Amino acid sequence: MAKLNFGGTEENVVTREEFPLSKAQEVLKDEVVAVIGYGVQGPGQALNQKDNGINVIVGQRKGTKTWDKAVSDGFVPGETLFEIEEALEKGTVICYLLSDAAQIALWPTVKKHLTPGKALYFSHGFGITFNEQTGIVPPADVDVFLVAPKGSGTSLRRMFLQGRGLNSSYAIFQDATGKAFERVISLGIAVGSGYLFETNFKKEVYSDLTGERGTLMGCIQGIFAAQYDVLRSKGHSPSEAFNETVEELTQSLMPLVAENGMDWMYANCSTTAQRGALDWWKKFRDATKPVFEELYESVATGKESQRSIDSNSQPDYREKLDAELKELRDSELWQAGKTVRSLRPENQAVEA
Ligand SMILES: NC(=O)C1=CN([C@@H]2O[C@H](COP(=O)(O)OP(=O)(O)OC[C@H]3O[C@@H](n4cnc5c(N)ncnc54)[C@H](O)[C@@H]3O)[C@@H](O)[C@H]2O)C=CC1
Ligand SMILES: CC(=O)[C@](C)(O)C(=O)O
Ligand SMILES: [Mg+2]
Ligand SMILES: [Mg+2]
Repeated sequence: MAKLNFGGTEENVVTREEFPLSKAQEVLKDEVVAVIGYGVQGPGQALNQKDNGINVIVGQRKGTKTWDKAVSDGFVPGETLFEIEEALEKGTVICYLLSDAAQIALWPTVKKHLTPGKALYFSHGFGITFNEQTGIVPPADVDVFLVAPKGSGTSLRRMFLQGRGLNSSYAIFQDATGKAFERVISLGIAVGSGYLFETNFKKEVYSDLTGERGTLMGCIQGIFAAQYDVLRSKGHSPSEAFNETVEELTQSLMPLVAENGMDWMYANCSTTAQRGALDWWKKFRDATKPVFEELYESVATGKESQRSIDSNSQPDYREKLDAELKELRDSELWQAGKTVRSLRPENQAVEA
């Protein structure tokens, strides 16, 4: 394991160089990896493992759309695709990739099949950390660990196909076999991680819930909406407001941040922009920090996990989420965005 300096703090990371795929294949050669659930992470992780030569099967409910998706992705019913319970029985590593809320309902069934020496794998610290809410308490004689890809399962698969790798965190909650470390790292490499950094279940879930509610998803939509509304209220057109709020960010500036950091992006903008951004960023930090404090508190007290469980355990949770997503999609901001996207040269029909 390499120790790397992250801005002055040393942390453990495992890279593909020190733990190559061939080593992961060797460690996992006698394992049957059962991916339970085929939503967003399920396909990404199962397909990457399959392409990496791991013995992977999928457990999914027959007669669902996702069963059909697994078939069209190349999983063969009766060979590599099974009803959930059959997959649980066959698997020596159980990748528990149902939605966090659904994991609660299926837990008694999963537990039944966790015979000594098997491994229970999560991609989130949710179920274990909030076990008073989820009831997920694994038996003592199985390994329990997580590999949490830091991004959508869709990106995990796309980046794998491009020969790249999304980074993941990993954590060991329980090492019953003495082999939890080599098992979890092998799985992390096999699912297509670019590299793995160490955490624990609690830190993974606290940071993940904060990040997705915060800058990654909740906050970013909030600040987009705020700036867009102000520009519109001052008489700017939708296309101007959208371009100046979203399009320029995703198309031009964020790729520069991704490539080489914030100062590099700033340095590639005008000195006028640099002067203004350097003057204003601290004001935005100070304005939002109390909201982030409130958010972290809401995560740490279990309020966020309880809300997620309560709402996503309703029979019509999908329809309700879809209705709220539709509201976003139908907003002027994102409707303007749709037209802006259609105008990107790469989205224009190629002229004869
Ligand atoms: N969506 C993502 O890209 C990421 C997800 N994660 C974590 O990975 C895990 C899986 O998440 P997703 O892939 O988003 O899940 P998901 O919401 O896509 O659901 C996964 C599967 O659960 C099935 N399912 C739902 N309710 C069920 C029930 N009552 N009985 C049986 N099956 C049921 C669905 O049919 C689907 O196949 C979670 O722990 C999540 O926090 C971690 C990183 C990113
Ligand atoms: C994509 C990811 O890592 C998230 C945002 O945490 C999630 O989907 O739960
Ligand atoms: Mg995440
Ligand atoms: Mg998450």
